[in-house]
Amino acid sequence: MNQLQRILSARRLSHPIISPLRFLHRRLFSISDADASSASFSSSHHKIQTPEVKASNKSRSTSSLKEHELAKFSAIADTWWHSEGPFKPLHLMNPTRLAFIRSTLCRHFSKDPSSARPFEGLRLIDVGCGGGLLSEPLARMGATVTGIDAVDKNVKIARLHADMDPVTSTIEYHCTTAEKLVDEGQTFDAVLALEVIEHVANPAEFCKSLSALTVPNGATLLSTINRSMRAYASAIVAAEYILRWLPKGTHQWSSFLTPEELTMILQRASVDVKEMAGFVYNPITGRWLLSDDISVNFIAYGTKRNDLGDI
Ligand SMILES: C[S@@+](CC[C@H](N)C(=O)[O-])C[C@H]1O[C@@H](n2cnc3c(N)ncnc32)[C@H](O)[C@@H]1O
Ligand SMILES: [Mg+2]
Repeated sequence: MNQLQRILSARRLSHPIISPLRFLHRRLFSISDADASSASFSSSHHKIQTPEVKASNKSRSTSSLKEHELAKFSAIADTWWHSEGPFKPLHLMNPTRLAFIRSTLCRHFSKDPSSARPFEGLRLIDVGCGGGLLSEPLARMGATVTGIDAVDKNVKIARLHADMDPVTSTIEYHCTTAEKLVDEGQTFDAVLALEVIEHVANPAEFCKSLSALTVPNGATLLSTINRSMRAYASAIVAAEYILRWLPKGTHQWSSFLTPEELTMILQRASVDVKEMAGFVYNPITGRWLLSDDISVNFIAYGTKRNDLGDI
């Protein structure tokens, strides 16, 4: 077991605040650990179904898959493009996260951020693309986009939606995993995995796959939720139980990573984090803003080291 694995497993087993929080959470909402899994991931509108997961053969390439996490997304796959549905937070967050992606990728690849299609000539992959909320604007900004997701239903919805516009119909969607594409030897100028790492089986292995998909000196971007008390209060208690933005059980607090942990696992995967920003919700305007506050939602941009560079 390496140092990082020791730190991460120690955190999971004995973090000083997780046990009392779990206890309080269970008492307040009368749920069990099993309830937090796919078995209870349903609302009055959404029935759980076994997801059709193509990439589910038993090989090295299944390492990032958590079946009960995929079942959650499969259950609500037909709502990806409902701007008032369970993916409303992602719809609202999209302009904010795209602003960060535009500015970091333009700087990284020396592109003009004021151009209408600044990503012309770049090959990007959107890992865990869902219904394509991010893939589509990336294609509109001129990128050659591949979107992959482990849930077949998501990919089908993404395909149908993208085909409604000739610009986005160029997106290649596949039901597969990052690990499988690594096995196939595929690489991209930039690799993006937004709001995915908190749903995978092994974040460190997942980051290694993202890194392997990134060309040397390419860019890697990830967004997720911080394992902070504020995130517990806002991203879980408020978003799932009070405001009901997300179905109950969408997120497990213990699966969140702190910015320091994400930086460390990326660094170990040959990706140096160069910049981070927070996404902060303004309840008065109903908008998300880019911020230095990374205590809840945050995004990280890193560059893939060219480890062979010195040879
Ligand atoms: C919260 S959604 C984010 C969707 C999209 N990235 C966005 O931000 O709009 C997480 C997505 O990751 C997918 N997913 C979860 N684990 C995955 C894995 N190991 N490999 C590929 N996709 C995965 C889910 O099916 C789901 O569509
Ligand atoms: Mg999430």
